[in-house]
Amino acid sequence: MTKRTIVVGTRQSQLALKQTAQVIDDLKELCRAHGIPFEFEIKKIVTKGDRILDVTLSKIGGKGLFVKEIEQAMLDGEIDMAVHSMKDMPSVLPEGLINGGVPLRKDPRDALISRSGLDLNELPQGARVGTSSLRRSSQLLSCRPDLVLEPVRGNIDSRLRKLEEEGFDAIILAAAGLQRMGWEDRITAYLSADVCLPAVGQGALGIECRENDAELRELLSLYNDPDTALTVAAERRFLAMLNGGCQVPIGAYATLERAGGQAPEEGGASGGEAGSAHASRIRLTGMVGSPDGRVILKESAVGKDPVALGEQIAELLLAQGADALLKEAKE
Ligand SMILES: NCc1[nH]cc(CCC(=O)O)c1CC(=O)O
Repeated sequence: MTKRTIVVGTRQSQLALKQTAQVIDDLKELCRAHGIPFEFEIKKIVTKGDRILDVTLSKIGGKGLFVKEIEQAMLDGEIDMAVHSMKDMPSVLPEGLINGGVPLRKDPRDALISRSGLDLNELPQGARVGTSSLRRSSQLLSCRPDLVLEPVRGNIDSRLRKLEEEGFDAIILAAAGLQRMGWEDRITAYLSADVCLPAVGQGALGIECRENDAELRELLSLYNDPDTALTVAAERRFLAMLNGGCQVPIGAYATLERAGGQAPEEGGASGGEAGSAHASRIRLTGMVGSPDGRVILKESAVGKDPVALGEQIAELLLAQGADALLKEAKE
């Protein structure tokens, strides 16, 4: 490979900067180990989503607002790659860009940050909980219908501030974001996937680059974690099947189940398939709910092909009434 400076575009939020710095550290390490002569440089980009955080994002174009400017800069050659939270990555990338690698997933769970250190089931009757996520409020209301859910926007640092300033009893944030910031000591309880199924891709990162950047893609493929890529692919196929761009509580979480508990290498490797995914089956759980938490549809199944499995769970839920929930949300 040629000596080259890889320009990494990033949003200016503390979490984006932290994630980008961590990925660059990992990539530098890989470059050293494989004798790849790349250097890295960070370029900060202000996105529309960062400028108008106080507006309901769904009304003005959704999560895509955080990535559009970054993608344009990549297409224009101003930057070479960008690190995204998988859960903020659109299901269809613009022509010419691809997800070049998905590093090892971190904690996928949601976390409760309560002012008094109480767990979810200990919060007082009618406690005020801050979250703008329909998925979180639907599932919380399903087990605690008395809670009062109120929107709280902004980056995780400003949401933590609002816990005090706006007098919430608790807020909910992704554990991964807090852990990446080194703020896991703020977490008072972890919500298991049974209580609150995570957002599609939560805890995972994706690295966007130009499709024709063969050198960089070679490095990113070394960084890719095949197990994470496989499970996240199942979750994302599920979401793509259900998501007509509408606002509905949707969650999904996939894990790998090792066949017979064997180490992947012992699973009768025929040399065809990549990595440890060979002997594994994927378990995918998906949910669709009503915003008030009165309806929670949930299905789980096991399969080998992430795309087929994502479609299977989506179809099971659609047959149970998810189509009506999706339609209501559009009206
Ligand atoms: N919705 C914003 C967002 N996008 C990614 C994370 C961090 C967690 C992750 O990387 O999955 C967060 C914060 C949160 O939901 O608490």
